[in-house]
This record gives sequence, structure tokens and C-alpha cells, in this order.
Amino acid sequence: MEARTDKAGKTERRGILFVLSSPSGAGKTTMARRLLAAEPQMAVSVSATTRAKRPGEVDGIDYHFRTEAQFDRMVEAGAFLEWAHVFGNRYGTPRPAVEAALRIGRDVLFDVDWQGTQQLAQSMGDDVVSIFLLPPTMTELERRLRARRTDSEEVIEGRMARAAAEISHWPEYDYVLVNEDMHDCFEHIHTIVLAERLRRQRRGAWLTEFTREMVGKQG
Ligand SMILES: Nc1ncnc2c1ncn2[C@@H]1O[C@H](COP(=O)(O)OP(=O)(O)OP(=O)(O)O)[C@@H](O)[C@H]1O
Ligand SMILES: Nc1nc2c(ncn2[C@@H]2O[C@H](COP(=O)(O)O)[C@@H](O)[C@H]2O)c(=O)[nH]1
Repeated sequence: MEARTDKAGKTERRGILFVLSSPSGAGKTTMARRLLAAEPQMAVSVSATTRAKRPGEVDGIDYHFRTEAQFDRMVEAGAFLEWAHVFGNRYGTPRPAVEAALRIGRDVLFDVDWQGTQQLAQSMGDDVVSIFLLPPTMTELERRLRARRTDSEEVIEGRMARAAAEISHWPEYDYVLVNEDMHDCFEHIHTIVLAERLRRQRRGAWLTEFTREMVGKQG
């Protein structure tokens, strides 16, 4: 849905921050790609990270790959909406791109961990809609991490060791989905996006003008 404007050219509603979190390997990236294909108007927040590039990853598309010193400078300059230590590396959400999208009423999709979700919810309040993805089983989670063939045995073991702690944060999210069947999970995420956009509270100014005009034209 494109950002609609009222007669004064104001956007119908503010952009929504849709946050996807899960234990590593449960399917956030997969679902994000599908959602962006279905919703080309949605912006994606490209995080900065100090972790090494995986095969096939592209700087500026998958992540902004930064050195520790570069990341430090971004933190000092207040360039992040949120940042956190995850799996021994640092990850952060660059502020300018997100703020520019929200200003023109574009929704933004985030793939961040529970720490990032907490920080975004604190600073952006009800504009954040958070979705937590669970794997169907821990065995299947491990199978997916291995099937992806992007991480070493050591990295996979580290991510599995952190999975239970990640999963313990599920009650902090607005929606919790089990990603068993890819198609079903995507349909549920898309339904959440469409419904959240239609919430009355998000469309107050436009609806007020629309109904006022409608009633004014009566008779
Ligand atoms: N429903 C599903 N059924 C089977 N395989 C799936 C499903 N969803 C995702 N996968 C596969 O699981 C692997 C991990 O998925 P993905 O990379 O999207 O996880 P992630 O949560 O983004 O992980 P990370 O946090 O490490 O970036 C991929 O190979 C993906 O194709
Ligand atoms: N708090 C933040 N967490 C982030 C951000 N970008 C990614 N992440 C999370 O890191 C892990 C690992 O990701 P991977 O790509 O190395 O597998 C995963 O849980 C992501 O959600 C961020 O900007 N802030």
C-alpha cells in the first residue's frame, strides 16, 4: 500500500516499524525477502555489523560491513537507533535511512534481535509491531542452520547454544508464529502487516477529515 495523502499533502498515517526476531536460523531472512517481494513499497533497514561477510553477502545490501573502529565512531556520533552485541559481534540500525522512510509514511522492516526490539519499542512506542518466529523444533532449527551452509561448525554450535535464551523472549512480542510451513508462515506475516496498517489509531487524522467531509456533504 502506497502512503496516501490528505488534501494538505500530509501522509494518511505514519510509517510502521515491523520487527522480525527469532533464534538464528528460524527463518527471518527468508520471510523478510518474501515480504519485500510482496510489498515493494516497504523499506528495509540495512543494519551495520562488525561480523565477517558470509559467502554471497553484499555490502550495503545484506549489511553495512564495518570495522570495530568504524562501528565505534558510529556509536559515538549517535548514528544508531539501536545497537547490541550479538554472538560476539556488534549490530546496529543506522538512524538516517529509517527516519527518512518514516517521515514520508513508508513502513520499514527490521531483522533485529530481542535487544534491538526492546530499544526500538522504547524509542518508537506504538509505531513498532514486533513478530517473533519460532522453529517447529530445536532439531529442525539445527537442521536449517546446517542446510544453509553459511556457517562453520563452531558458529552453528554457538548459535544453537544461544537459541534457548533467544526463545525465552517470545512473551515480549506482539505476535508469535511457528515457522513450520514457509507458505503458511509468510501468509500469517502478510496478514499481520495488512491488518496493522488498517488500525484506526494509525489513521486518525485522515479518517477524521474523511468523515468530517462526508457528513458535511450530507443533504
Ligand atoms: N519453513 C521453513 N521450512 C524449511 N526451511 C526453512 C523454512 N524457513 C526457512 N528455512 C531455511 O532455513 C535456513 C535458515 O533461514 P534464514 O537464513 O532465513 O534464518 P534467519 O532467522 O534469518 O537466520 P539468522 O538469524 O542467522 O540470519 C535457510 O536455509 C532457509 O531457506
Ligand atoms: N540488535 C540488533 N540485532 C541485529 C541487527 N541486525 C541483525 N541483528 C541480529 O543479529 C543476529 C545474527 O544475524 P546474522 O545475520 O549474523 O545471522 C540475528 O538475530 C539478527 O536478528 C541490528 O541492527 N540490531
